[in-house]
Amino acid sequence: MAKIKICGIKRIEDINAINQVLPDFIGFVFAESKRRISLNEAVILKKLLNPAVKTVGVFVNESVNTIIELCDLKVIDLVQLHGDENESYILELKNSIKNPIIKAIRVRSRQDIKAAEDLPCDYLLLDSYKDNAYGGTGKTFDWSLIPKISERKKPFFLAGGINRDNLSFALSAKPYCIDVSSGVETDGKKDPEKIKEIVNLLRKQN
Ligand SMILES: O=C(O)c1ccccc1N[C@@H]1O[C@H](COP(=O)(O)O)[C@@H](O)[C@H]1O
Repeated sequence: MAKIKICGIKRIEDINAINQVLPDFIGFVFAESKRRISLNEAVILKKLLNPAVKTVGVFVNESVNTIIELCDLKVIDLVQLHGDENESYILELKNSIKNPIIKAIRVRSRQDIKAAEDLPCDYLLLDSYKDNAYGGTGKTFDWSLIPKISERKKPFFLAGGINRDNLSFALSAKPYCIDVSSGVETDGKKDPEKIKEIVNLLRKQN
């Protein structure tokens, strides 16, 4: 059964909506973004969150020491690297923390996925490519580029423009986890009804 992550959680209202439906993961964005939150905000939100929900810290080309600090403070359970982090960066981080590492790839070709499969991370995250944006674009990519289960070396999160209307198609790619951000927003803010709807839809279709 595919898991679900709701990314870009910023406000106490968002946490209240999350606690009602308990997705598997939520994402706190610590990168440059309209969804960025500070460490202090993340600490407050984490305290209010039902502990059944794991937190993922989303970073873009962040210093390894900052990520280690957030892991030590137990603000985040998993680390999502959404920038240009290379193999030696990931290895250095892996040797310093126990938290699982997700490496995001912005997919333009099958080769982009192949080239990432042997990176020393626990999961890949397949997202759309857009010039001048690392993530949170609300844009889908060509899901026919995703390798069949028998050809995969790692479980992957599927991201990029997923919403209630394309969820069923996204699930047919058999991801480990569906990752949603823009698709559960209205006027740039997380929408509690859309969060409830997509989590419930995923559970029905799985
Ligand atoms: O959400 C952001 O603003 C963001 C900024 C920088 C890097 C990653 C970001 N979010 C990640 O983008 C994908 C797809 O989001 P969407 O559903 O297309 O809006 C998701 O993995 C978020 O974690």
